[in-house]
Amino acid sequence: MNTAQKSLRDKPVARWSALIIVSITMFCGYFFTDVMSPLKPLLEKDLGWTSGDYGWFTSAYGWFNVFFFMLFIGGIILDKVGARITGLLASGIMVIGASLKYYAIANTFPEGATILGHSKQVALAALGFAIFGTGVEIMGITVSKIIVRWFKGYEMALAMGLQVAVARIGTLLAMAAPLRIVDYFHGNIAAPLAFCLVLLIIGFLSYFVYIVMDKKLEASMEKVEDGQESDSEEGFSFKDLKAVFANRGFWYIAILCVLFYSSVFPFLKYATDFFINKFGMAPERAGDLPGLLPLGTLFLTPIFGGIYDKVGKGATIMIIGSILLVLIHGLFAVEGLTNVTLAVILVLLLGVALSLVPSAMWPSVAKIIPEKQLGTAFSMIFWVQNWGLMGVPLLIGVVLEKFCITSAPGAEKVTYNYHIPMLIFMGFGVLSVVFAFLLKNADKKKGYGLELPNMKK
Ligand SMILES: N[C@@H](Cc1c[nH]cn1)C(=O)NCC(=O)O
Repeated sequence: MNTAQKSLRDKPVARWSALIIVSITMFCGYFFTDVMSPLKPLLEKDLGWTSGDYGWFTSAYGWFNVFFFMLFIGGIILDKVGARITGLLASGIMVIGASLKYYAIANTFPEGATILGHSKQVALAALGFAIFGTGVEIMGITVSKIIVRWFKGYEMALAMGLQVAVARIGTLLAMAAPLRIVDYFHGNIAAPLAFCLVLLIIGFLSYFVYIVMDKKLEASMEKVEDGQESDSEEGFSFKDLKAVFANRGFWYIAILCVLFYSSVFPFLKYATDFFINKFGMAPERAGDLPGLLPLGTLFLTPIFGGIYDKVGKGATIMIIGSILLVLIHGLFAVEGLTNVTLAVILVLLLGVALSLVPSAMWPSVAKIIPEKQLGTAFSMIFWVQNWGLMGVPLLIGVVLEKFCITSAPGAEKVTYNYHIPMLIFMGFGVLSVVFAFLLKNADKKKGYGLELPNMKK
């Protein structure tokens, strides 16, 4: 290809710059997604929330995605109007939702004021989180499409892996920073939200830089001969939806996805409280432990992805990751095992599981589903996944409140026995193993090639 035919995406500096910008927006999104998790004990102590309130609020992340089909709608909008407007809309929605959540936590409301059976504060915070959840999930699909646009034919898998890694630094910070920020601001529980809101606004503004780059990319692509480099991906169609629904391998991988993530991300929502209650950790340090989980995945996800690329064994990798989940949550569930070193080892192993399964799962989707149906398939997998991200935190909150309180009624500090919630997480692990085996079996029958390397020799 001569210089005259090159488009902007052929320049490494340009495509990596685009990746950095959109990764910043996703980093801020992941940070805000989990920023309240280490604050659960404080929400109960200072604001009078119950575990049921917390579970209900946390489940709000998936409300609109699940019930209003926002992931499909976001996918259709993305295909119709493109990544520039969709990304701007999505990051704007993130800022609006986060602002409402901040307003709810930063203010006090008249006692007895309730909405849908929850205090006005909990209800408004939940509504804010539901709006935010719509924005961040649509942003996730948009960023995937942006990466394909800039990196197709180049380092696409690496770029996707690095984007997830940067986003997960956001999760890490969300575990480690909030209690320190609260301390720094003399016990102000809304301070971490304000900090994160500022980051989201920076993420929103930085997206304008991406828009400028995208316009330049488009102009440069128009100049390329024969329109070879134009975006030739197909949009959403109901025919594709039917074809994806009829694919048994799709259902196995979608169900594995919801089961697997149901025992990881919802666990993170309760992890700080769990380590305080079961392992007797000091509240101000308890968030550091779950912070180790995303830390390990930063390095391991690309390594396991590389192994899948070169050696194959994708279905086996998903089976191993799922078995690890069962062992980890099973050991967490054992009463009397309260050694902090053991907790550290188990969290690190959970990081290994969270690297193994996604590194094999996402590339495997592309082996099961034809390329023209991939966009539809991804938005449907995220939709199925959101049922778990919505339902499981709610389930755990209700179970904690109904069956697990160990403190005397009216005690200043409510304490919990996490045995049943950990058994529930283990149950999801067991079901993940079953579906990982079903997937491997289907692969043998249908020849998806999940056990084969991704790279051609
Ligand atoms: N759809 C996201 C969900 C999520 C929850 N918290 C952060 N992200 C997702 O599946 N991300 C993939 C991942 O492995 O991080």
